[in-house]
Amino acid sequence: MTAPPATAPAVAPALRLSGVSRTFGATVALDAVDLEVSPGEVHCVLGENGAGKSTLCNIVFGSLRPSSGSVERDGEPFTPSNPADAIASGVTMVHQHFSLLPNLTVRENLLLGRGGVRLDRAGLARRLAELEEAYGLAVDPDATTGALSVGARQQVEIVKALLPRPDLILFDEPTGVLGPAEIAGFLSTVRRIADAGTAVVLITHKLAEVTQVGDRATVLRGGRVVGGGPLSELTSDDLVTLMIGREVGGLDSVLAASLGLTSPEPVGSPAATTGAAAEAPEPAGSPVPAAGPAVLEVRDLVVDATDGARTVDHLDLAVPGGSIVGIAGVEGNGQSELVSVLSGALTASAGTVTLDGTDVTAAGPGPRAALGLGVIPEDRHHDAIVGELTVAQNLLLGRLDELRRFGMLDRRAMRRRAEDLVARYDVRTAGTDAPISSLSGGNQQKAVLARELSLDPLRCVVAAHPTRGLDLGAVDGVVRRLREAAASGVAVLVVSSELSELLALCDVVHVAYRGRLLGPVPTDDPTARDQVARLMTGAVA
Ligand SMILES: Nc1ncnc2c1ncn2[C@@H]1O[C@H](COP(=O)(O)OP(=O)(O)OP(=O)(O)O)[C@@H](O)[C@H]1O
Repeated sequence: MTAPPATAPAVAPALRLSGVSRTFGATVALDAVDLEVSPGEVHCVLGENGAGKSTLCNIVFGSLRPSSGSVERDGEPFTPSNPADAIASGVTMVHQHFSLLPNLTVRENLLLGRGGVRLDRAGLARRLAELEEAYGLAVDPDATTGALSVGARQQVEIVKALLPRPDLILFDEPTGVLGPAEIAGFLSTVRRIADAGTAVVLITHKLAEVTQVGDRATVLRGGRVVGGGPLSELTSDDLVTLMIGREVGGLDSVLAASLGLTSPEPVGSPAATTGAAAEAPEPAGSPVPAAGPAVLEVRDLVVDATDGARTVDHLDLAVPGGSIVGIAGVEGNGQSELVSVLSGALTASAGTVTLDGTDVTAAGPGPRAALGLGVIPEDRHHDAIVGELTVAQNLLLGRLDELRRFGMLDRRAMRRRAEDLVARYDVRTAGTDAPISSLSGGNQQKAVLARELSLDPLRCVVAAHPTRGLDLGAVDGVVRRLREAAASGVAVLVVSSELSELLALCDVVHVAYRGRLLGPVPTDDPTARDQVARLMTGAVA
């Protein structure tokens, strides 16, 4: 599983797919796909939500079998019957969703390794030191995995995929959960992995990542290859046109930002997350935007983690009806905990949360939804859908009482309501009775958005990273709906690590810094980007 010698004659592709198709019932997920990836190449696979990207990776990783066609590795037929088989043959994968067990330590998770890896504690320590040296990937083996930030967990996933020294590694939307600084680090890791001779397949919706790190690209639409080639010969516009099937002129600024096509994000000071040196500064100015009365109000909120660390530190926030308020900041500055408290999933140590003047601090998610609070959590896969239930059940989760007649569930009304949401939010599914787990990752997210934004009444939306993992059309839909909600008087709070997106979407942007909110910065100020960037370092001049 090492790089071929430089003198080797024509090298067989590390991966070759010839005419690979895969159907699920009537759904054609992949349709006669041809694809080649060479050793040392970063091959980006692009396409809309549901285009077949994950299915392709799952076939190569042995989780799925092709319905027809063939897969070769190094010129030999490759038919892994399961992931352990694939790992033993030098193929590993970093999934769209975390595969680590949260209650175990990082070491336990890494030693669990499926197939291929057989390491004892000392061997693991040596290998971790090697990976840190080679790729700058540092993980704390004693940390409890569930207590790690999303970015740190992703780092462990990557380390886990590198442990068996693969010669082909598949990344299925690995940057969806990462902040800008972590994405930059990830891309340089990917380049180093490829430069060491490993073939890399990288799935991403972000064109900036493709142009930055990719050597070649293949674009899928509706399961078919619609184009691609060396990235030296393709522009971002070419790729967008291939992805959506028509030319697009003058992209909306939020769309451009979500594709990573605007100027680079300023990266906050690492000290902001490590809790080093200086005292946390006082929040600058009033945290209340000068708009209508607050629909959502947070006062003097404190959250202490179980290990005693103060993650939210006397935070105040007001979101007026009719406005879109953003929270930017380096991950780990309390924004995730704030969203969890607002959703009712996490109990605050002190402080109050009110919705239209009603104190909901002690209320669970159900009563909050009844008062009109829609929440799109950060980890939608774990916190917002129930994989065993159908699309309809997930779309109507918590609302089944409204659909009872004489105590019985009105199944016809349920189906009608679900079908209406599927159509309005463009959720691509074989039907509302299909298990939600059969939907592509992006379409599962669209279902969560559909449920939360269709609350009646809807008074406030709290959206954490609402465009993550979504394709161009879906981002457009989300942005439109958040704007429509605000225009109809709803208070919208958006937490995101995509500063360009926040600046384009929000009226004002706060910066989360050491458990507090700095700002707000009005986004119509021409220096807004610089002001936010400065606040991200904790400077409040
Ligand atoms: N286990 C399954 N059962 C039924 N249909 C499935 C299953 N897995 C995938 N599909 C369908 O196959 C198609 C391709 O899905 P896939 O997950 O490969 O898309 P994707 O390009 O990775 O999308 P995304 O960007 O949203 O992650 C979709 O229509 C999806 O609903």
